[in-house]
Amino acid sequence: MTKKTSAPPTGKEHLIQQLQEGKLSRRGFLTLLGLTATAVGTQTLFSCSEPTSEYDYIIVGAGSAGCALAARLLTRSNARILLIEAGGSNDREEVRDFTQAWKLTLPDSELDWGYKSIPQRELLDKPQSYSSGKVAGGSSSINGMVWVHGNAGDFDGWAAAGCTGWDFQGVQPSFEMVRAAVQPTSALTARGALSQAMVQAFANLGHPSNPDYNGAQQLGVGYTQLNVTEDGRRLDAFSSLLAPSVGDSRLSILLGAHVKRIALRGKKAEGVVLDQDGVEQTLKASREVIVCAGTIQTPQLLMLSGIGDPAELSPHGIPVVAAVPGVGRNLHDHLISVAVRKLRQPEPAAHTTTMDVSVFFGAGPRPGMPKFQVQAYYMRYGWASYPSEAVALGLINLHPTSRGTVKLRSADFNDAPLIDPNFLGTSEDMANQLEGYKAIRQMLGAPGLRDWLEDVEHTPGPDVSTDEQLQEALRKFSESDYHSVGTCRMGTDDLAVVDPLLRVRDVQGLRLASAAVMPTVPSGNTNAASMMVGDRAGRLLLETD
Ligand SMILES: Cc1cc2nc3c(=O)[nH]c(=O)nc-3n(C[C@H](O)[C@H](O)[C@H](O)COP(=O)(O)OP(=O)(O)OC[C@H]3O[C@@H](n4cnc5c(N)ncnc54)[C@H](O)[C@@H]3O)c2cc1C
Repeated sequence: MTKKTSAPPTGKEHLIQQLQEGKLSRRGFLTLLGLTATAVGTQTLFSCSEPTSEYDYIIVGAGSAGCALAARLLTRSNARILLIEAGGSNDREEVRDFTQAWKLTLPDSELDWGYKSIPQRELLDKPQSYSSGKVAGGSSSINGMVWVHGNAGDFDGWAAAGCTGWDFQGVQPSFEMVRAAVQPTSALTARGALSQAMVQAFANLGHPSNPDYNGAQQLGVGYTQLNVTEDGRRLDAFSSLLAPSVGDSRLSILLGAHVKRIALRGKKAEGVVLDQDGVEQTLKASREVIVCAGTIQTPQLLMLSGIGDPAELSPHGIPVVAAVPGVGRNLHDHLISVAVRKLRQPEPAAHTTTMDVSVFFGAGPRPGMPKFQVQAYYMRYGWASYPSEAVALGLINLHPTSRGTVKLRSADFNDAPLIDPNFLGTSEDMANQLEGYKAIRQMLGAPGLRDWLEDVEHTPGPDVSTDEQLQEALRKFSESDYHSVGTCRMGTDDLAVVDPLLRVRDVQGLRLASAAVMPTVPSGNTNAASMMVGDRAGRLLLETD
């Protein structure tokens, strides 16, 4: 153990601080330390939470996938599981109350890693916010709670590209499991008069009415499903999947612990090296280490451990353990482009920023697959340069062809990596974004919304009409929709990082499970699919348990 100086309050200290400030209940405190209520007694608690033993499985990252993986393992395995999370408790009102979700990605939020991309050439050289949850539940604890599975064709496409077992039929049991846990509902979004007017107005424009875009058909217009209870409480991955396992002696949960690198003996993963409260420790896993650290940190952690493209590792003085050139490549994301009209009268609804209405339209790459998604919502509060008391429509080109990278900035685990999503990097992506953007401007002007919305468009504005002007508007009013995937993609070719069993190439005892392994981004928001990946990873591990 190496004691460092001036460490910020993380881990236990952070939890104690939260407990003392009343931000965390005593039960939440116990829960997050993985202890049973019978272990009450401050000293006991602290010594019990010391990670001194060896585990069978170590899971890095208690996010969407990590929680689903742990929950799946607990259904059938007697193995001792350690779940390690860099962030703290999710037992906080701003996480639980869905109307407060917009606060969670504010610049100073301690629940967000607060990443930024490098300046994006096609977006007026602006860096993009790259929010990512740093808290139990991961990004599912700070996200917009829109629940979309994606399209059967997405997963059939993965299987056709060599990811055997990941076809739609193969992933269905995992989707069913996570859906049962979060019980997505459109009860809240269908409640408002404005939502009802939008659904009707878009249906009148020719979009077929679709009560369940996660059902047999994805195309059409309907109320957005949210992973929120009917009284407005967030059901993130940690709360929905792991809360029932609190006190289970097979599961230990370590918060505030940042994994610095995988502990490797030759090409075999033996555990992890972590930093908690400025103390470095090595924890052993007798069976496997599974990295569930998300799209940005998974490749960073692999590279810091000597697994990656030698050309990326050498400049940072990192010895190459396994040459896996695909690590950090294939970053892609959904870009969302926004058009806004102000409301004539404020809407007296109780909700805030969560999407009310979803429209899937256009012809995607396979039959029945949409090309575009529209997220339509009432904005009570302004956001960036957009006004309050307005309706915003966000256009997503669901199948971008641009690909970017995650690279190391330095060999220091505390340094954020260099994130380059390369938005609008292909002319095809710009052409598609333009086509979809024209469509949402028409939707904003739908006759059925005239009583609700001002005649004059606020964003991009009535003076924007030519394709050239629209392209300029797109550069200005587009941003990441936080659906990044693919930086350690699954496959069988030379640039694949994991095989279809999620095993890292050329390394033993190491698997990955998060949005990072997705070969392509699904047709929609990515939380449900990330949880599906975690559950499926658990099933694959149980087959060899
Ligand atoms: C602001 C925002 C809004 C979004 N809105 C929606 C939405 O409305 N609907 C939707 O479906 N999707 C949405 N998404 C996307 C969705 O939430 C993510 O795709 C999904 O949660 C990713 O899951 P994951 O398991 O890959 O990663 P995460 O859930 O991010 O989990 C990774 C976890 O690993 C931890 N970690 C990382 N590195 C380390 C380390 N070295 N040591 C220890 N722990 C580590 C992180 O702290 C985190 O808890 C949104 C995302 C964001 C950020």
